[in-house]
Amino acid sequence: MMAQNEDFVIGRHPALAALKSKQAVNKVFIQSGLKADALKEISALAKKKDVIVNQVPKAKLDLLADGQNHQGVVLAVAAYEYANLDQLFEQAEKKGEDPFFIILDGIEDPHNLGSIMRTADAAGIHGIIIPKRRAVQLTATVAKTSTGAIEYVPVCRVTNLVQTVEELKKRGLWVFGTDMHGTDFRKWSAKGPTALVIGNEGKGIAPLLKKKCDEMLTIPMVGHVQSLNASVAASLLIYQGFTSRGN
Ligand SMILES: C[S@@+](CC[C@H](N)C(=O)[O-])C[C@H]1O[C@@H](n2cnc3c(N)ncnc32)[C@H](O)[C@@H]1O
Repeated sequence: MMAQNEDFVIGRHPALAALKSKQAVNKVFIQSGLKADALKEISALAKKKDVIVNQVPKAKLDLLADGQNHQGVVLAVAAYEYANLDQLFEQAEKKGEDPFFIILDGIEDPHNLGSIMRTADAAGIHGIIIPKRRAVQLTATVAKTSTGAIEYVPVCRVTNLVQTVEELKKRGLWVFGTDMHGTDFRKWSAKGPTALVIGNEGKGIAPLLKKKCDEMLTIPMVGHVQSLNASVAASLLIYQGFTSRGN
């Protein structure tokens, strides 16, 4: 995976160049109400590449551009390249292991994603799957929090997590969800091809995705708070998986 230095591409020419290149673009922000051929071309290119285009007020662009002349457009670009699903499977194959993937259903905090990547690397997870929308992508803050793990844990981003889970199940994986009403995670064995789903910081796992899970797991809690931080829960669960695989 190749590191890039910036999180934002600012201005019309750089935006066009980035969209025409192989660079992974997370989102396009275009100033609402501004009409220009270059902006139309940027929008069309983005849509062709299945990149989300957001019309935003000028004030938002001013903020993103941090004083630079944005000419009505800023791209949020990935700090790192994304993998595809097959590359995640290859990662497991290379090690001669059954796949063990983490699916993140809408993690929004870059520190949580970075921290989950750090644990995932430590426990030999073969890849992380994130959705393209309503979730933090691979940004510089994620990279920093991952303390280098971003270089080693492939991240695949998909349009529809439910469909991806269906595909994973067809390819032989057992999919385990996590919430407050499941089996005690200490009884969980992650032997065999496995995917573990961690939910959004506020909403947890979306109901439709939950329905697709083969089993739900719970970390018992006896205190007063309702749940653990997503990355803390992920760490405990990943390590139960790690241990149950004979490590
Ligand atoms: C902050 S919690 C979300 C809480 C949300 N209100 C709910 O009811 O699911 C974020 C994610 O961390 C994981 N998590 C947190 N505490 C957990 C626990 N005690 N057992 C299992 N998973 C937990 C789950 O994946 C959850 O979706």
